[in-house]
Amino acid sequence: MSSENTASFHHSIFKGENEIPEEYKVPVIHQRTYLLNGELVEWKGDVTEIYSPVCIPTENGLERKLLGSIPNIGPNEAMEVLEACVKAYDNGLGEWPTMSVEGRIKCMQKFVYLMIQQRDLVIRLLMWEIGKTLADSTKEFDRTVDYINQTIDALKDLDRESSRFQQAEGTIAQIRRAPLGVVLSMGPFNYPLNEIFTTLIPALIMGNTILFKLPKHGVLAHYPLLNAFKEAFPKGTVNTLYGKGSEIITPIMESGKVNVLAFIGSSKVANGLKKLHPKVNRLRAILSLDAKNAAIVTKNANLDVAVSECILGALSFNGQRCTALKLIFVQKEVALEFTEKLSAAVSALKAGLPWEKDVKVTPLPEVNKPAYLKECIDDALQKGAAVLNKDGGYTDESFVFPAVVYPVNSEMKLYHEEQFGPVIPVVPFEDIEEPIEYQVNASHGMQVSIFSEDPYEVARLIDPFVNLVSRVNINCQAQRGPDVFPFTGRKDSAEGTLSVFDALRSFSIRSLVAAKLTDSNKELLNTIVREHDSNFLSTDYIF
Ligand SMILES: O=C[C@H](O)COP(=O)(O)O
Repeated sequence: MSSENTASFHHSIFKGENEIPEEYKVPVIHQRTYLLNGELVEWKGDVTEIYSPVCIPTENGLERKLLGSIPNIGPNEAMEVLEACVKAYDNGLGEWPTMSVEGRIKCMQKFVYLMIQQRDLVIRLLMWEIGKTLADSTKEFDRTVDYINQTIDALKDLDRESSRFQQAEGTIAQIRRAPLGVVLSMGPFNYPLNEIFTTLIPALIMGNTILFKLPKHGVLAHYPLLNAFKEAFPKGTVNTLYGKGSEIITPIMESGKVNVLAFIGSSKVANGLKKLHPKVNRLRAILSLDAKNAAIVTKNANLDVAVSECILGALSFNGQRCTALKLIFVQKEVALEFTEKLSAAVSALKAGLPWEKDVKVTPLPEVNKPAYLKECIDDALQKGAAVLNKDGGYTDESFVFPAVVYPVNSEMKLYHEEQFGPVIPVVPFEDIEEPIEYQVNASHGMQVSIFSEDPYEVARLIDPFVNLVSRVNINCQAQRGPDVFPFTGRKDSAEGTLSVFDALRSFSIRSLVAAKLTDSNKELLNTIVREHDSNFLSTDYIF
């Protein structure tokens, strides 16, 4: 961090509202509507104020800037929202679950068209609400649009595949994909648009109806899209919830009317939600949860590659990613050289406001996060570690400059807890069995990154880790993308699998149409396939 902002990040960086370029300003949004049964219903009750992680220096110290407010709906209204979803699904007989694949795709295309009209405002709101840089906010929006378009193409393929007849033991069957019912979709603040849409969009396009609980940070970024949901889909298909999770989600889960829980967040919350359902065996859960992904830098690594990838992996969006690298093991022979290079590179990162050029370090939306990270760093310092980089761990109201902490060991919080923030704990190791042991004992198992130029060493490490996590990265950071690749995890890290293709399967059930293999049945089924409402069939799929 440059010397000018060591005294106080916000006091020196934030020069005043008048200094903010016009194109990055946002209006204050006092949202007073929620989407219920195809209508934007007026809310006159309690509201929750939404603040930015970007603080304004005032006479009383730093204050988070007020961005607007949202409805704080109560349990009764939440149950109305649930009932709208249940009614629109209508035991699978509603307009949406019975609509043709082609019809559902047309609605989704209309949604994408309307969504793109809001691109600029959504990107600006992401920067202000969650402190994501301009480059990353833009990427999040565009990646989400790409994801929806890829989902549409994948559904066409799936529809062709499900229309194909299979024969076995004198029986012919068409294995269709059918919806599951009411999906409760809840996601995190770090990708309020992208992560939520990676469950909501496939769930929706498969014919389910959606109950959509907006995250606390990133909620206003969805405001410009409410109308697109209203205009693009039949009434009751998508309904929104705003308010305190404990008050509104508890009765919804206890009603037993949610068929699928699509949740991205902590495993503790996910387990609590599942337990509320009276018939948990009837609940499908698609979950993406805890992860403390390790990097392993061996003595055979290219250290420059390892440093740049570890910085990307550990500090993109200030380390607030489930896929972030949250613990780095380095072999003792190269530990000094690696930590020196890492500290120098981290110290050179530019801190600033999200829209500023080349900025990589920005304020954090979670109010308690700076204090929590300080506590983790202090715990490590008391137990013998040091912060290696200049300004590492510097904190103000909503800002923490990244800290490289070394040497970390298993006695320290930073070894076990998912810090979800800009702190890089580095653990020296002698024997390669040590990082393997870490992963064996961990309660999670999402990703690992191995850094080594020795193919025999890499091959020896791939085998155990493939069985311990769900993705092994070689000489690169951990990440979810490309979105066509499966995204899942072991132990407390996930349940079910997401990806453009997998998500369509996760939010549907295979439902057979079967008949005896006779000439008359062949004729009958050929006619049905020809008359099938999908436009994506080709005659290859007919006998
Ligand atoms: O927070 C978890 C996200 O799915 C991470 O996605 P990403 O690896 O593309 O940043």
